[in-house]
Amino acid sequence: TLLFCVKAQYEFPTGFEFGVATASYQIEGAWNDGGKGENIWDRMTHERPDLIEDGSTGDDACRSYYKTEEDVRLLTDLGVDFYRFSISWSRILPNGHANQINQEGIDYYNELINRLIAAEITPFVTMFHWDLPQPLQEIGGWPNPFVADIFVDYANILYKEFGDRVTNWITFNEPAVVCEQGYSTAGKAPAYTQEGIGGYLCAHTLLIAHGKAYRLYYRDYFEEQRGRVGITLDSWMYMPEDEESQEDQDAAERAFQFFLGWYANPIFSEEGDYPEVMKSRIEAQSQEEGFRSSRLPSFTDEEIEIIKGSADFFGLNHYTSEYCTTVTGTEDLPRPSHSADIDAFCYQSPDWESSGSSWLKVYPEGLRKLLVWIKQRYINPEIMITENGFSDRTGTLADCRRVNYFNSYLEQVLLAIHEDEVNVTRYAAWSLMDNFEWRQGYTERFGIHYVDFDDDDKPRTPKMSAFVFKNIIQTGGIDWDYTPEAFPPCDWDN
Ligand SMILES: O=S(=O)(O)CCCN1CCN(CCO[C@@H]2O[C@H](CO)[C@@H](O)[C@H](O)[C@H]2O)CC1
Repeated sequence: TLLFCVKAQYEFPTGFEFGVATASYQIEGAWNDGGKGENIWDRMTHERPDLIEDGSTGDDACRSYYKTEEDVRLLTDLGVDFYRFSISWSRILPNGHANQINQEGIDYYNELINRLIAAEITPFVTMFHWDLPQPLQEIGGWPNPFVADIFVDYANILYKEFGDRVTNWITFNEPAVVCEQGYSTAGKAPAYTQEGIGGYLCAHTLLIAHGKAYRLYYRDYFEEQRGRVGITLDSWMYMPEDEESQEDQDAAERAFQFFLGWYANPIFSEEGDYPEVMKSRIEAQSQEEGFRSSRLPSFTDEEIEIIKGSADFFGLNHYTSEYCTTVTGTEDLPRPSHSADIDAFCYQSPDWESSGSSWLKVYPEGLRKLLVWIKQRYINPEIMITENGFSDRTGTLADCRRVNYFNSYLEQVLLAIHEDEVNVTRYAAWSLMDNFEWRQGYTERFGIHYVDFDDDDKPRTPKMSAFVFKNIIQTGGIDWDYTPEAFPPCDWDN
């Protein structure tokens, strides 16, 4: 008899949880309603529309501030276990400081949280997803070390107001993007270009803020609330261009340490502190550039201890990967700069499928490799994939390419769980709906629900990927033959 060896169809373990993710500035709108203060994205999009691809703002976005009932219904229809959303600091503390609490802001998030709990959906709350109150930027923003304690005061308010129902906290979303793109390369608000300096100062404050917010929770709230506090780091998979080349392996390792290790080493490694390669390279580069001391600030022993072990889970945002090799001479890299400090040339294979985003190429194996790297490098932390998704610019409802992306990346998660024994416990798709994609405005769509931004009511319509994601949640497995009703089957062979 002809034996059909069907590839073992792995399933997600019982208890594995699925969710979707959003962020306050990207979906809420109501930028100056309900007592909310101004934040750096309001300011930048109003003052520098030239920095946004379609000149748009998040003033209205998806109007989720007015649509909690409708949005929670979308979540219920999907059958998600959790919903990851972020709180707008400026909606809670309009001037950024805890001396003025905006009760309307508290009420809005209470309504959202209460609706989620009534729908048996676990709220996963990100405290900071890039929307820093403008008054705090006016005292320097994250490069100002005093902002750490101001953040801890904000975290304290959140624990106090919502901690009886919210037991899963994420302090920061993607600190590397906040700092490197916010204060060094102008990729994000407040769009400063202090290359090789601003990013490192931002990260230093942010890591201390994170560590202190974690310690505060365990000192004043854990006894009563029994929740967990983590952080979300974004990482690409960095691979040596030539597996056999020591030079390329070193280049990929430097990329990992300067992007992911920058934050993961202080928090998740045995030794804590910045990675050795960062400290030594930035010290040497700074000397060469004539600085009196290293551009990388150093932690005190006490700060190293506050930050080490300051996360109960490893939140991971992953979208894509790169090959790395050495830079042929760093003379053409800006000095000083994070990229010159890394001294690696990383690029994406032209063979990988493109998306609606210039930086997002499809390489599903990268996710499995990255999960294994994290497991081996850090103390096998519990990993929650807090974002993973695909963009297009067409807005098609029959989004087969997004379905392909989710199926392919989730297959890699199954392999990491079942074959590499990586401790992955959750997966959130980015995003519940099309939304304001930062400097790309509304030109890039990541949603599993389509949003018609030309309609004042911003109506949501489920795409094929919403139905496919619902099916994955219900069945606990990947089914390439599943075609939701009213959609034509996807042509997987071309
Ligand atoms: O300098 S530019 O702006 O010309 C191009 C840089 C583009 N960045 C690359 C890193 N990416 C990290 C993922 O960012 C995450 O993924 C989602 C999709 O991007 C975002 O919507 C989420 O808010 C964010 O958490 C954010 C976009």
